[in-house]
This record gives sequence, C-alpha cells and structure tokens, in this order.
Amino acid sequence: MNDLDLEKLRTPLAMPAHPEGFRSGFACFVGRPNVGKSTLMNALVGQKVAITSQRPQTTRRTVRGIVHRPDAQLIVVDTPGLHKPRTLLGERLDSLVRSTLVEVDVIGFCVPAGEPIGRGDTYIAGELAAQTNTPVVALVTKTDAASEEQVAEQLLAVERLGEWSDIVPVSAETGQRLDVATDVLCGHLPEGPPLYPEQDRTDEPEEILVGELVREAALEGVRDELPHSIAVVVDEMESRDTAADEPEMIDIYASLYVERPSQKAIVIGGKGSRLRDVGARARQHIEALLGCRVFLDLRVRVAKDWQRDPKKLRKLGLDQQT
Ligand SMILES: Nc1nc2c(ncn2[C@@H]2O[C@H](COP(=O)(O)OP(=O)(O)OP(=O)(O)O)[C@@H](O)[C@H]2O)c(=O)[nH]1
Repeated sequence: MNDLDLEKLRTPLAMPAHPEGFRSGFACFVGRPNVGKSTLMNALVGQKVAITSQRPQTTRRTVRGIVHRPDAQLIVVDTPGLHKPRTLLGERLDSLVRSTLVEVDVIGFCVPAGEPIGRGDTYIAGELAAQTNTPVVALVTKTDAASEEQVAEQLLAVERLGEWSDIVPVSAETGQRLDVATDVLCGHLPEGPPLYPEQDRTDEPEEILVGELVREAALEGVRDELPHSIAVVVDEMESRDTAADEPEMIDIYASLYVERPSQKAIVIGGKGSRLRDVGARARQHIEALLGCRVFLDLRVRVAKDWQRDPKKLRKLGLDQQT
C-alpha cells in the first residue's frame, strides 16, 4: 500500500515549462527514533504531512512530503527511526528503512544537538558508510534546545562520526537554517522536471493521513509500552448527503487496535472520557486537513499481540515488505 519503488515515481508529469537547470528527486531522513525527523520534514514541506510525538518510534510508515521551490522539487521520504529490532514490527521497520536508503538521491542523517552521540548514532553512521553511492548530509537537529557551545561541540562530534557531504545545524521549531538545509539537499538532486503538481504537499492518501492523526491524538499522554501497541485503521470515510445550503460534512469510522483488553480499558478511560478527548483532538486536526466538518466515530478493538503476528500486521497495513 505504501509503494517504495521510487523509480516508478520518477516519471515526470506533463508540466508547464520549468526553468533550465531545474532539479528534482528524493531525500530521506534517517536517525535514531525521536531525533526530530518527522518534525523536520513537516517544517520543510510547510504542512503537517507526518505525525510526531515525544514517544520514540512514532513513525511506522515511509511518508513522502513534497518541498516546492522555483528551481527544484525535493521529495522527502520520512522513515521510521532505525534501532535494534526486538519485535517483528521492529524488523519490518528496519528493512523498510534499508530498502529506502538505496533508492534516494541524498540522505539526511539526523542527530540532535543537545544529546551526546550514542551507540544508536554510531550504529547508523556505520550503516550509512556502506551507502557509498549516495551523498549523506548530516543534519544536527533541535539546535533551539541546545546552547551555542553544545551545538558547536556536536558539529565536531558528528564530523568525527563519518564522511558527510555537508553538516547543517537546523531547528524545525524556530525555522533556523531550514533554507540552508533545503539548499544543500536540493544541490544533490539530479536535473529533471517536477514530479508532482505544485499544490501537492504529500502523496499519502487522505485515509492514511486521517488514521495517522487519530493515532497521534491517541498517543498523547499514554505511558510505557502502550504507544507502540496502538494501530489505527480507517474503516469508512464518506461524504454525507447534505442540503445545498448546508456545509460539507464527512463521516469517518475508525478502529483503534490495541494488543490486550487491559490496554483497551486505558485507551477508553473512565466512562469513555479519554476516548472522547482523543476523538475531539483528532477531529480538530482532521477538519483542518480536509477543510470541512467531520463526524468521527472511534472504536477500540483488541488484536492480540498484533506486533508479532505477520497476518495481523498485514491487516493493519503495516506489512509493507510483501
Ligand atoms: N525543541 C525542539 N524540539 C523538536 C524539534 N524537532 C522535533 N522536536 C521534538 O522532538 C520530538 C520527536 O520529534 P519527531 O519529529 O516525532 O521525531 P522522529 O525522529 O520523527 O521520531 P520517530 O518517529 O520516533 O523516528 C517531538 O516531541 C518534537 O516536538 C526542534 O527543532 N526543536
């Protein structure tokens, strides 16, 4: 469902004339979980196309966000954070990242400015060293959350980690040096026409974006292992028949899957209070995304140990390798 064959996407559109020297192509951000990859992609695209949270490993799919510039079109593929796999879901995520790495024109290796380089970063730097044909730009993220001194030290530490085409410190939060990052990434793209129409910010289907917004709302405030146990499937999404003078309205029915009945109780909350909050938060974001009123019906269902079961992963749309 989330086609990774980027070669297929390189077919140029029948676009109006583009300036000579126009560049287009794909970039992919990699890094440990929670280093700010999705937030950076959203900031570069200028719209929320990937969900984010304080929890590591929020991103489960590769998401494509599109950055438009007068001289280039950069398609950013956001990937789940690389880590040592512990579950089948973890393994699938890792191989998903690896298969994406070999297909892009430039890789952005994200390391947060304010955290010491750890084993996770070294492990990924080692993986990247094997990608000899693809330029790697090191992006030192979250510079707003670190002191100037820390940023300077981190730049030196990152330099020592491997061979990078460039090292750019950025803050998705304040927008600092995002233009430099885009410039540098675009500089590595091949010359070619735009691949997407100018108004497109993502090629994710709306249903997927809606499901992700529900998951994001459900992740807020939950503790421990629960975040990784929640998956969302949009079961139905349909425009309601409204009178000509009434505003457009879309009915959405979605299921939130958890792994155990005890988790179901947590997600629903006392007298359904938590689920109501999740629904209200998600509805707000979905209405902003779709630009119309939304009726949102959420059900919580148990799919026992879905993270370890290939059949269930497939049903939840998380088995992207087969
Ligand atoms: N202060 C600050 N916080 C940031 C910045 N970018 C991201 N964050 C925060 O860092 C956390 C993780 O951000 P994400 O974008 O979800 O990180 P990720 O690397 O995509 O995470 P995974 O999906 O786990 O791989 C969130 O709480 C963000 O708000 C930044 O530039 N400055």
